[in-house]
Amino acid sequence: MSATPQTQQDLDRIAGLSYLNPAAPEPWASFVEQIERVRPYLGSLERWIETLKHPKRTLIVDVPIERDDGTVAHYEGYRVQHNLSRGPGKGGVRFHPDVTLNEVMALAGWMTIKNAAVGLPFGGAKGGIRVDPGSVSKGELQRITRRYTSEIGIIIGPDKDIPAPDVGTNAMTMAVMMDTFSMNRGGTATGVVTGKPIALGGSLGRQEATGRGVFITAREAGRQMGVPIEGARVVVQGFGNVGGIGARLFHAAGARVIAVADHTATLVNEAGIDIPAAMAHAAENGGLKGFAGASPIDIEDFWRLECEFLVPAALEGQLTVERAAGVRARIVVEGANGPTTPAADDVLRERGTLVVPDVLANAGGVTVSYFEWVQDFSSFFWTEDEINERLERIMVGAFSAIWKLAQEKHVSLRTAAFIIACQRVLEARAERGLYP
Ligand SMILES: NC(=O)C1=CN([C@@H]2O[C@H](COP(=O)(O)OP(=O)(O)OC[C@H]3O[C@@H](n4cnc5c(N)ncnc54)[C@H](O)[C@@H]3O)[C@@H](O)[C@H]2O)C=CC1
Ligand SMILES: O=C(O)CCC(=O)C(=O)O
Repeated sequence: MSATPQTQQDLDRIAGLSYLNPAAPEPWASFVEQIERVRPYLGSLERWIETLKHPKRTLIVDVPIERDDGTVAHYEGYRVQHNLSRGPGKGGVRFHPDVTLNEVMALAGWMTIKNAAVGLPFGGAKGGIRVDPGSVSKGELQRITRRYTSEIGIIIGPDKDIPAPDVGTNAMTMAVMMDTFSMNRGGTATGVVTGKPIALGGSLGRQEATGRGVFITAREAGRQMGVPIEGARVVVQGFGNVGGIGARLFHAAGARVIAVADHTATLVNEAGIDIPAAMAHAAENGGLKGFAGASPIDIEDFWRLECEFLVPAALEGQLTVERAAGVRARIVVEGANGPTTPAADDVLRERGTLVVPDVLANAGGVTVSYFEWVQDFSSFFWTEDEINERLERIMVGAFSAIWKLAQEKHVSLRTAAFIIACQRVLEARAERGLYP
């Protein structure tokens, strides 16, 4: 039997071993720092702030599959339910070779804040598998997805935790997850995941929703700053679901997308890139590499391009202090989760660059996921116009509340969004009380 820790030294040693170690690496450390920044604004709710630094439930699963060549491979998977105070967990599933528990914890935390900031009745969750989906066959990927779903099946469900697509996953992944969960349960459960194909209870507008939300919040920020979309120069990092569709909407609204980047290429064309052509090229070739309508540019020069809107829509930690110091954008609109470190946030603020934070800018996806979940429960489906109108209303309303608070308190939009969200989450937490 192990002894009860007695000394500060014991306690420090144990804290150092914990996955909540305050010296934990990025991006969880960034999330914790963002939470700390709202402490002075929480009043009596401050008593509960530690809740947000302790994910409620953290599941690590082994995902073994038989590969096509008959060998057995093991992948590490995660599902983290960061907070469930306001409703079931909600958040995507990432398939990427760099996925770690630390990353999934941070992504789950940002989901808690995002869902509360825009007023959705969900807690925050996220999942992932450390796998490069491009390195396995279609059959292997399906076996990985099925085994992962079965392993996390003990904690997900339409009223418990509802996954959705994120980096490296899509509607097909969700179809396989829905089918596996339903088979294990012995009854079709469309509401267990969102972002599904339409034929399986998916929602019109979900695929476009995150990019659409990025565009709406950029437009609103532009209105406040006197920067119209029409004629604006736009730079977009990440050319997948969020960056690609976001770029297309900017392009369609008369903006000039002058640079785009993905994991295969970083390209510039000051005259404006033909975004539909670039998207067609990326779809056909697995990336932007080889697209003839723009020229390669060094990634560090990419961040320094003069523009009105800079949209990081790839991965976390891209806008570092060093890069932020060279940014020449009027407005940064975070399509990705966690693209700007807290220290880089400060640099951008000092330089007068407005940052529309991820927990607001990319909330369009989870908002339409909420619509999908509601439609699945009622088995009554809405038109695309109804969905886009409701999305517009929620995004504009959330932007305006966050903008107003930021002006009142003289804080960044990120801190204002976190204040609103933390108040909602911690008020729910306090109302629920402690058990026993
Ligand atoms: N799909 C969704 O509905 C939502 C996604 N997000 C966030 O948006 C970001 C992008 O997600 P998706 O577009 O869904 O993923 P995706 O898998 O569709 O696309 C990811 C894109 O990022 C690019 N990329 C990856 N590593 C890169 C690197 N080192 N440098 C430049 N580009 C790189 C890829 O080439 C690809 O174009 C992630 O941070 C995700 O968490 C946020 C809200 C919702
Ligand atoms: O649609 C959802 O449920 C979650 C999307 C997501 O993972 C995100 O907003 O980061």
